[in-house]
Parts: sequence; structure tokens; C-alpha cells
Amino acid sequence: MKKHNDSPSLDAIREGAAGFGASGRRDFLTRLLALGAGAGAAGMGLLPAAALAGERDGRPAQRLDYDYVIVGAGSSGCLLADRLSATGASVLLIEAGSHRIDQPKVREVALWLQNIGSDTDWARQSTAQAQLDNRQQALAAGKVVGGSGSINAMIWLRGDPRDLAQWQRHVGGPWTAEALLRAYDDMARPVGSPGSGPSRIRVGRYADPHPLTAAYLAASGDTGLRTIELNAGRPLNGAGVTEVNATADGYRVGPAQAFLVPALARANLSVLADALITNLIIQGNRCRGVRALVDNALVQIRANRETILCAGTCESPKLLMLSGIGPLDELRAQGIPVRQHLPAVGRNLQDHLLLSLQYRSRVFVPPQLSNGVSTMSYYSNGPAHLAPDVQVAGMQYPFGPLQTPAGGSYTLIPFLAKPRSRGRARLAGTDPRQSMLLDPGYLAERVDRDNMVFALERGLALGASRALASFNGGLYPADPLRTYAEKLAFIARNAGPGLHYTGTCSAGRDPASSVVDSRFRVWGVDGLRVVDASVIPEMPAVNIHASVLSVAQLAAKVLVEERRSHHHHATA
Ligand SMILES: Cc1cc2nc3c(=O)[nH]c(=O)nc-3n(C[C@H](O)[C@H](O)[C@H](O)COP(=O)(O)OP(=O)(O)OC[C@H]3O[C@@H](n4cnc5c(N)ncnc54)[C@H](O)[C@@H]3O)c2cc1C
Repeated sequence: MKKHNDSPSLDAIREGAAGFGASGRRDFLTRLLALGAGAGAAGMGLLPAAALAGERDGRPAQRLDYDYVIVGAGSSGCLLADRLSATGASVLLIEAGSHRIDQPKVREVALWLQNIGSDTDWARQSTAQAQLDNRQQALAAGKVVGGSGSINAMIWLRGDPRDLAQWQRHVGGPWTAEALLRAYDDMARPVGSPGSGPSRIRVGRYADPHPLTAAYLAASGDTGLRTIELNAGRPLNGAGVTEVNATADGYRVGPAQAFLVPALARANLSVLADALITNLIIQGNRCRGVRALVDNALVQIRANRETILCAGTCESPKLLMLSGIGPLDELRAQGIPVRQHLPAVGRNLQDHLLLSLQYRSRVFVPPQLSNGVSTMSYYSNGPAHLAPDVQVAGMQYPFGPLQTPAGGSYTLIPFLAKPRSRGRARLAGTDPRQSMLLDPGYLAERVDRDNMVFALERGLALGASRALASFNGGLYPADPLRTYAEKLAFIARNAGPGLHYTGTCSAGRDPASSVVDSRFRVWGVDGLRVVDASVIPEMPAVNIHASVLSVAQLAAKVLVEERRSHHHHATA
């Protein structure tokens, strides 16, 4: 049996029992200063110097205990940091990646792909996928302030209300479809609509003038779909023009820009970047805070009220397990003392799966507008009370494994919208710097293979439709795609990850099948919540960012209400 924390280099790390030593504290402050150093156009990717006002005025130095400690400054963490600091509570937001959201590949919509495999990507790998020719998949995720919301493609889709009804069934409590629809409105707003109230993500629609947009919509009509408004909060029975969380002149409006930057004006919010959380401090059945690696020193940071894990689907279950919260047998096998047996930690891992159909164009394709995504078309292969099984994106540029000429090619992306297969995230060891063994179980279920073939067929039908005839110069790869077996083989060789991991700390109704309850509390551990994509119990039928943020907004509402009633009782 292995010993807990058996990594030699980690053993060498000094643990400052009383918090930071003198030099550690200085480094901490340096980091907080660095975060505010990029003064300038707030909201456009630069962090304001106002965040540092407290330091410059000679007000008290940063504390080492906070009301709320948030682990991970990603999509969910940025939203919660804003909503919780607005109550006056002291909040520390901790991020393993850097604070550099002012760099071009993060700021500029057209450059988002440059993040993949770069310093802003955790660049994890899946296990070999049996149904994908045993290919490992590159599971990108953001490692920078703003998290995956700082490196994503900015496709903004509200989702299908039939998925919300499914979540309500799985989780109950405050997870009603109505509350989730309201949470969306509290978190996002269309460009040009009034801007009062809490900070919200601005969402715009820029694809209309591109000639492929009208062609894709007409092609969808050729395949039997009607044209719909994608973000109206209604069932996705049709095809529509995509929207983007970005400005009209091409800059990202992600969670860092929309939620965190404005909130930094509050003296009660601090951000610590370049700090890896290694595990939680658990005393009895209560979480008291976190341990973090800061410049090779292990430091402790206390949370007086709550610790909130927002580290994402591939990391939050790891931090629970490294802290003794997870499946008993798996913890024992790693020599980790068991604090709370929770068998669902790491289970229920899901992801979308996609294919690129790359076409030669007979005519010149003008440069992409915004993120280059024109339309989404939805097709159902199952019962009408469920959200669509398939989404096909109409793209304005070559996207996929083949190097095809810009201006001379375009792409359709069929996508398995409702995967039924469930995979698992397992500990690979006890070194907190090591990725988990991530098995999304792509296409493990027969129904998913059938639906992926159906997605490919819908994509091919769109591509071959009359409305696209003036563009269609033929599909690039020459593979025969006639029989089911040929289509499945093409999928096995070419499909890639959706990058929409969910489910490893699923919310639910009992500790046997879920990790958090409907109020995001980890079963059996006080003072500890998980709020990120990992709590989503069932994959929504669309790209998930808006869904993740709606769930985080719901969590913020729960936490803020609890804080208010606590205050009320304390002062009554
Ligand atoms: C390349 C890419 C493109 C995508 N494109 C789209 C799209 O176009 N549309 C869409 O709807 N969705 C898209 N998504 C998905 C969407 O962006 C994510 O699902 C969403 O941002 C996840 O939010 P989260 O809060 O769960 O986690 P994240 O935003 O990933 O945040 C987790 C944060 O925690 C930090 N962290 C992790 N571990 C630790 C630790 N131990 N210590 C300290 N910090 C830690 C991470 O660095 C990260 O900042 C895309 C995702 C990727 C990766």
C-alpha cells in the first residue's frame, strides 16, 4: 500500500503551521499587487489598479483567514467571488494559473485556439478510449484567472428547458426549472439591454452578415428544421444563429472580465494567483480551509464560514479525494485516511463528442466574423420530452484535423448532444500536481454510438443540401461513408472531445449516488461546497458555459440568502 503524500519533492515542502513565514507573506502580497498591475480599460481584459487601493493607502495587510475561501478563479469561481464579496463578507479567490488575462490569446476572440496546449491550458489527457480506436483525447481546460471561461470558444447557448426539468428531477430543492431560468437572467444579458443590477455577461450576435450563415439556415430548412431564436429559453426544435459572449469589436467578455474585474474594487475581495491548492483542512466533520503551494511552500488559509471548490470537473473530485472524501476503496488503495465515504466522487463523468466535416468551397469564403460560428441545428432521435440528441454547428472557417485553406474551405461539426455513457475520474496517485485518470467513456453505450452515427448523417445531409450547393466542393476525406460500420469507423478514427466535462461531483438527492445536496453542500462535511461544472448531474444538450454559470448563479443565491439569515439571527 502506498503512503499518503509519497512524492519526495512534496515531502520536502515546508509546511508553515501558523500560516505564511515572513517571506511567504511578502510573496503573497506581491502576487496580489501583480494582479492589479494591469490598470486600464476595465471590462476589456485588464485588471484595475483600484483593487490595490487598500495596500497603497497603507490599510491593513491581507489576512490569512477569510469568511469564504474559493478554490479556482474559473467561470464559477469568478461569479461567486463577485456575488459573495458584494455582501461585505471577506473573500479570498485562489487560482493555480496566472492573472494574465490581458494577453492577446485570452482577450481576442479570434485567437482563442492558441490557448490549447499553451501555458493557459492544464493540457490533461484522457485514458485510451476503447470506442475511439484507443486514442487518448486532449482534455483542454483553462489554467488562468477566468479558467476555461478565459480560453473557451465563446459560443453562448442558453440551453433547452427540457434539460432543466431533468436536473430538477435529479436534484430537487432550489434546482427548479424556474429558478434556473431566473438564474440565467441574473447572470447574462443581451448587448444593448439595460445594465443595472448585478454584473452580467454581455452576449451579442454577430454572425448574420456572413454568407454561410444564411446558407446554413436554409440548409437546415432543407433538412426539415424551422428557424428559431437559440437563446429564448424555449425548446431547441430547429436551427438558429449563434450568439457570442464578446464585444462587437472582438474582445472576450468572460467571467473574469464580467464578474471579477468590477468586483476587485471591493477591499474585502482578494485574489491569489499562481497558487495550487493541494487539499482541504478537515477537522472532525468540518472543513476549515485549504492548503496551498505558494513558491514551493505549503501554507494554510482558513475559511471561517465556507470553503467552496470551484476547481472544475477534472480537479474538484481530486481535491476531495486527496482530503479523504470519496470512495472508501479508492482512498484506502492510495493510503489516504478516510474522512467521509462518498462513493459518487469521480463517477458520472460525461463529455460531448464531436466530429469535423471539412468541405472544399467552390467560392471564396470571407474571413470569419467574431468566433466564426454561424449556426446551430438541433435534431432529435428520441422522445419529445427530452432535449435534442444532436447538435450540428455551421462554421465559417476550417476547423479540424486537416489543414485546409482559409478562404477555400468550411466545416460542419456534428456533436453528440446528450451522451448516455458515464465515465469516471480516478486518483492516479497522491501528488496534488498529478492529473487524475480521466475516462469520459466516450461512446461506451450503444445508444451513443447510434446517436453519433445519426449526428454524422445529419451533418452529411446538411452538407449535401441544395442550399449549400453553391459552396459545396466536396468533403475532404475520401473515406467511404455509406454503411453504419463505415460511419462508426470514421467516428472512431476522427471524433474528438467536446471539452464540456461534467458530473464528477454531481448534485443529487442522497449520498449514495451524489456528492453534494441541492444546496451544493458536500454530504457529511460541514463548511464545504462544490460549485462548478462537476455538480451538473446530466449533460445539457448544448455547449455548457451558460449552464455552468446559471448553476453558479443559483449557488450564489443560496449562499447569499444563507448569509443574510445567519446575520439576521446573529443580530436579532
Ligand atoms: C478550450 C475550451 C473551449 C470551450 N468552448 C466553449 C464554448 O465555446 N462555449 C461553451 O458554452 N463552453 C465552452 N467550453 C466549456 C466551458 O468553458 C467550461 O465548461 C466552463 O468554463 C467550466 O467552468 P468551471 O467553473 O467548471 O471550471 P473552470 O472555468 O475550468 O475553472 C476552474 C479553475 O480552477 C483552477 N484550479 C483547478 N485546480 C486548482 C487547484 N488545485 N488550485 C487552484 N486552482 C485550481 C483552474 O486553473 C481554473 O481556473 C470550452 C472549454 C474549453 C476548455
